[in-house]
Amino acid sequence: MLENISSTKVSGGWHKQYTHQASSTHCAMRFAIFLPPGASETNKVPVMYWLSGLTCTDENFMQKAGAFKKAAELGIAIVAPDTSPRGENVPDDDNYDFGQGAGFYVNATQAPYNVHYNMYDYVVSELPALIEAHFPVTTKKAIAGHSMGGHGALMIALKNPKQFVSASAFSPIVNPINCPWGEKAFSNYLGSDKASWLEYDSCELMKNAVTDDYLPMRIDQGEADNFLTEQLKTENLFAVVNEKDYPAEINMHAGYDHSYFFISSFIDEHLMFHKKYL
Ligand SMILES: CC(=O)Oc1ccc2c(C)cc(=O)oc2c1
Repeated sequence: MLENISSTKVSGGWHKQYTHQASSTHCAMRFAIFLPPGASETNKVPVMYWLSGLTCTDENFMQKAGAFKKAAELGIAIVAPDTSPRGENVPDDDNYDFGQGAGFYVNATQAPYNVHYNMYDYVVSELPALIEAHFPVTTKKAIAGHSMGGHGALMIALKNPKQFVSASAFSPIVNPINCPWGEKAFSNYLGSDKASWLEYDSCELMKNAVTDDYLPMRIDQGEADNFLTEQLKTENLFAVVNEKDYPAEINMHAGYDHSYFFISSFIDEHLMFHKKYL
């Protein structure tokens, strides 16, 4: 059962927030949807799913990215889920890079996280089914995200290449099995057997991708991003893209950092990129 908690007109369309009881995460989940002008049961529109980064909710992208004007013009709906399960009964951590706000878009296998931290199933299956049942959207889907959400977007597209037409990311964590944020999250959510981490690592997934499953990707990365060297490791994905001749465009930008100032500078290009395939 969907509960509407806000409806705001913007760029001729509507920004709305909802909560619902999710079966994959066993808790109430909140998401936001932007419906462009003219979206209706007789004029269904495609969707770009947006996955946010550490500490974010459904609100950061919608309030800071400046995406509505272009999405309205192109006739694209945007769906932004929360970044983790939340609630008093949901295990948490004192640090910003783990627990609530840091679900890493995996299905946890380790107690106590395995009850609620099933963001992979939520984003891949439960949320799209809900969106397609309740809103005037087609089944055509693109996926995009930032940082931890960029990892989520690329990883989910690589694992589900027939479900998404295209994928894009700002400042993604491309090789979580080889960086401190990923190692902390994966060891707690997935356990100490590193073989189980491989299925959620974009570099590893791309290494094993077959050409029939290639899908168009765009990645934008700021060169003044403080997290680039230690956490994001864009060069590791660049090497796999070259080795596999994968259709991923990687754009490096002088002077830009990890913030939503960077995202808002290039979000129109990402929407236009996805529009070609939607
Ligand atoms: C709203 C905002 O600035 O979001 C934000 C800030 C920092 C980070 C970091 C450091 C990592 C990440 O995955 O997401 C993220 C999002």
